[in-house]
Amino acid sequence: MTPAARISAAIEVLADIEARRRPATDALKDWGLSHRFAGSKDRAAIASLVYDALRRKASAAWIMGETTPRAIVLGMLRLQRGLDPAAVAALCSGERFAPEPLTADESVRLESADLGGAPAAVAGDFPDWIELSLQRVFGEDLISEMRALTARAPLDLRVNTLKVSSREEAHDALPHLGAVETPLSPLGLRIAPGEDGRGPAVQSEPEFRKGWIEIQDEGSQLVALLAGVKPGEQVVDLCAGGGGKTLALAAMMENHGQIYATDNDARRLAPIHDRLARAGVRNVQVRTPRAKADAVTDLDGKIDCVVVDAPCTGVGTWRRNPDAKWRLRPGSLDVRRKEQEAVLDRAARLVRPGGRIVYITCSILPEENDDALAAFMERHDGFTPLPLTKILDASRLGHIEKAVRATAHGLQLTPLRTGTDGFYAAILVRNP
Ligand SMILES: C[S@@+](CC[C@H](N)C(=O)[O-])C[C@H]1O[C@@H](n2cnc3c(N)ncnc32)[C@H](O)[C@@H]1O
Repeated sequence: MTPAARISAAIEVLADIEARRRPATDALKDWGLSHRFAGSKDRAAIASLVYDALRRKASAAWIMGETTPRAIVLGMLRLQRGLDPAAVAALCSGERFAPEPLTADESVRLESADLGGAPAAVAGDFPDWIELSLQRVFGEDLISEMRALTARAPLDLRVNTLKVSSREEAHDALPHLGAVETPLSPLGLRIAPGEDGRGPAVQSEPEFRKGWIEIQDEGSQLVALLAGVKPGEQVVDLCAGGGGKTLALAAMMENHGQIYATDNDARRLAPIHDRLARAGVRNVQVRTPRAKADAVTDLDGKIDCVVVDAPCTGVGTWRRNPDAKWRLRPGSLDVRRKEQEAVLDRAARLVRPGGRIVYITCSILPEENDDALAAFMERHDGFTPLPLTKILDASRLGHIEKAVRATAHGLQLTPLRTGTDGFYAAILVRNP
């Protein structure tokens, strides 16, 4: 397919997403099935155009003065891909499979690409109902922070120190990936996003299959390190899901002590078994819930560190999942907040006096972060947030202090400040 034909296809897919209010993945899959002549490179390029259009949906529509799929794609080519108006015009030749030629108004609008006077939610490309919440966290950095969340994310890897002695060893074994060391996590390697949005097939690498590396955003690596777990400790990973954090915690504990990994959704927990085996982890007991029964009641009051990687809206991962931002609704935030309350209350019963709860989300919304902890401390006496410097000292991450955003009870990582997904972490110590 020609580049122009791919743009026509992206406009078509975007129209389908809008008309049928369906996830981008479904619309892209259907498009592929009904256009079997398109090769994998074409499909990847079209997906990349669609996701870039979703990243800049509000600002692209604003500069073009219209909300049609065509306007959004044209505006995106200008704002996100940096094409000048002549380059966009060349793609829109109106020839076979190419989009119709630009109108005079479209040419003028692409020329000025003017976001002056745009509301914050347009300039920063986010749903307007979360503006006040974001304003509370970011203040005058609101638009720059949110714009950083519209960029494409790199592919980050965590080097598994249970299998390799150093990050260098893994790096040197995989020179063809072109990875560089991540600046903040001592365990991270980073592969820049590809032109067409596709990364290398890391999971096919022999080193991946041997457990030397895991795919994990640098922010996720950092919040796991912030938990500060040590060999010999008793740890519960209460929302273990597929085990991303569990694997990182086990490596920090050098396979000594015990991690109990559980989740209230047995299906989400299922892949953890293969991942633990591949990573050479020996100190994790997986507690799969039976018929919704709590699988860790015997551990109440005994645990040094309860890790709560809480269910959340995932707003901090919009770089990877731009489709999600336009589907976020107040109702889903309310549901997540109730779940957060439930997991925090459960964690409170597990932790021993003097132990700690590590609370993590991949969100930047204060309702799910500081507010959730403030409400928890209202409900439970005897928990104190650990000051930022102590959190960082305990995890030997003092070097990230200037980069992170300190919040009332914890810290916030963001694409703008730390070059990572938007993670929040805080530690509540149970008074002895
Ligand atoms: C952010 S995801 C966990 C990701 C995982 N820790 C990782 O690093 O791969 C949140 C998880 O919380 C689980 N969850 C939601 N409510 C829960 C509850 N009340 N108790 C335990 N887990 C819960 C969800 O099933 C989901 O797997």
